[in-house]
Amino acid sequence: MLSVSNLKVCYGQSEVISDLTFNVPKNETLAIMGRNGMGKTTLFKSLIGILPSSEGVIEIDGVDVSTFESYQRVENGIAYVPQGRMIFPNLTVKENIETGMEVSKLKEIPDDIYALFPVLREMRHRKGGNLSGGQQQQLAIARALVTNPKVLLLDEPTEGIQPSIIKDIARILNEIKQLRDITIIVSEQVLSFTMAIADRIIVIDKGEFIHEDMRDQVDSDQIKKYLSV
Ligand SMILES: Nc1ncnc2c1ncn2[C@@H]1O[C@H](COP(=O)(O)OP(=O)(O)OP(=O)(O)O)[C@@H](O)[C@H]1O
Repeated sequence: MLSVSNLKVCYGQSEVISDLTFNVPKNETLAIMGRNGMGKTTLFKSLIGILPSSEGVIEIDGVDVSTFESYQRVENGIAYVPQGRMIFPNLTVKENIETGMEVSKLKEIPDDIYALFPVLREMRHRKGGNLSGGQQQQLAIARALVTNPKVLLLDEPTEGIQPSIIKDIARILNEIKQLRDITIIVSEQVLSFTMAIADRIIVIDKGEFIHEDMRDQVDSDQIKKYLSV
């Protein structure tokens, strides 16, 4: 579903991702884990097209989107839940979700969105900025989902969120996977969360993938070591 070959991403002269190649099939949840500054956000921003890549090919469902603007990539089926959520604090919950709907041409927020996130229905007339961190995270996921993505990217969705709500986010992501034909890619530092959702875990270090495990064979001690060095 998502295929990335020889991706290179730089900030000026500084090369953060040098030559990354990976595939994520349909219906897989992939977790990309790494410490701060290892390139997770840079990778996600380049996939969604906020950051230009210097080299490489990004394909969504066989379509080469490497030269596309972000909105065209979204139209082609990739959606992004950014780190820090970045919801619109002065828009209501409903209006926040509606900002994602232009792409999918939906007229009304579908019931399945409110079924996944009942709290968003309750709070639909509240300003996004008045929601808790966990509720804002749900809102950011809902806003991404109404674009009907084939590939959903979530950058550190547990950051700043309390443990009980982290469990809710894991449950919701697993439900989304059950309900839709979707590929989910999440960047994370919390292993217990990725163990609850991921089929495959990859460790990124200085822009390179240095370790990979299927969930059934995860070497948690090794991964914890990579995350704590
Ligand atoms: N705008 C920028 N200009 C220059 N260098 C940057 C910029 N943004 C990030 N970097 C550098 O790129 C590298 C990767 O950063 P990135 O934010 O992608 O890491 P990360 O794994 O997402 O970490 P975090 O969890 O802290 O967001 C770091 O060395 C960082 O200093």
